[in-house]
Amino acid sequence: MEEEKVSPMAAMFRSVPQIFRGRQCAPGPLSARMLSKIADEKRPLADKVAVITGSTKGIGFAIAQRLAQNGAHVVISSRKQQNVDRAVAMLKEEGLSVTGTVCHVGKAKDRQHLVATALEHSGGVDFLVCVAGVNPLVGSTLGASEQIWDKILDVNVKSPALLLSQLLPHMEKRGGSSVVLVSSVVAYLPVPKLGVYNTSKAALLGLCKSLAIELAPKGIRVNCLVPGIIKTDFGLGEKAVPNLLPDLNKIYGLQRLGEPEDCAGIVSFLCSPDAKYITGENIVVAGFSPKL
Ligand SMILES: NC(=O)C1=CN([C@@H]2O[C@H](COP(=O)(O)OP(=O)(O)OC[C@H]3O[C@@H](n4cnc5c(N)ncnc54)[C@H](OP(=O)(O)O)[C@@H]3O)[C@@H](O)[C@H]2O)C=CC1
Ligand SMILES: O=C1Nc2ccccc2C1=O
Repeated sequence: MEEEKVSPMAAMFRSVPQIFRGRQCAPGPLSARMLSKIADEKRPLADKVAVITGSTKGIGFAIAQRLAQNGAHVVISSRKQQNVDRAVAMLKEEGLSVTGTVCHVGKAKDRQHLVATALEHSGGVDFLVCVAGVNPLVGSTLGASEQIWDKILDVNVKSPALLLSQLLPHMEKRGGSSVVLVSSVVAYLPVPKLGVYNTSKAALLGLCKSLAIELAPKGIRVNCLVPGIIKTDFGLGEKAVPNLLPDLNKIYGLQRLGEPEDCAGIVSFLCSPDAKYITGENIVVAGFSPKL
């Protein structure tokens, strides 16, 4: 039998999955422009750069992984070099584009270093996702020392604003920039003995709204992820809410705890062009709704 002769363009067309072929108006090979449009749709964050704090494990790592899978170059960070090295290696093993650096978000020098690293390696920044958060106290709100108040508010509330103020001139230049803060359902349903943490997470809802109106004229969107109980070291740790609360998800919700990956898609969406008319929103990912 004679061997079928196939032009390079036809071969390329055959390699495009059926689902995409249906998009053509008329039969025939896909143009290079159409192929690149399809690639863009599959990788909506292509050519973008994302800086993500607290991203070497848990929710932050899942977000970094998803943003990178969707085409972004990600700059991951956390306090410990060994955690940064491990997370960078895991993402590189997947063939993803990643840089890592140490950044304790409560330290001004570390924040400066994170900004410098991102600019040096990536030439600019499009997205900032502020995941790092701490809760060093289970106990009375009014019994909390000033040191505890300072630590929780510094890391959870002040650091996203201070980091963003340093990145702002660079994000402004890019167009289509997006910021995502990370609060908690405890902002809506305060948990006993976590008063200072509850307060810090409620403050983030307000920070999101204030930054959204301040930055809207510059074309920068600001939204906030509000997770429920997510299976991470922090979420299931001894200072976590499941130990302190009846399981709200069992009573009201989808009958399971969340996985870090449950938080990733919404952040990728909020950074993507599909969300270009969404700003100032606090979006709950909890398997139930804590709001009226
Ligand atoms: N898990 C849950 O159920 C919920 C979590 N949240 C919020 O989600 C966020 C992430 O939590 P989760 O993924 O569960 O936590 P994990 O403990 O799984 O991960 C925390 C990450 O943050 C880093 N980190 C901790 N402190 C700092 C800091 N000061 N500066 C920079 N990086 C830091 C850690 O690395 P390293 O140790 O190297 O610094 C690690 O990479 C927090 O803001 C938390 O409040 C909100 C609601 C529910
Ligand atoms: O750290 C947290 N652990 C949690 C568990 C359940 C709901 C919220 C949270 C937190 O914010």
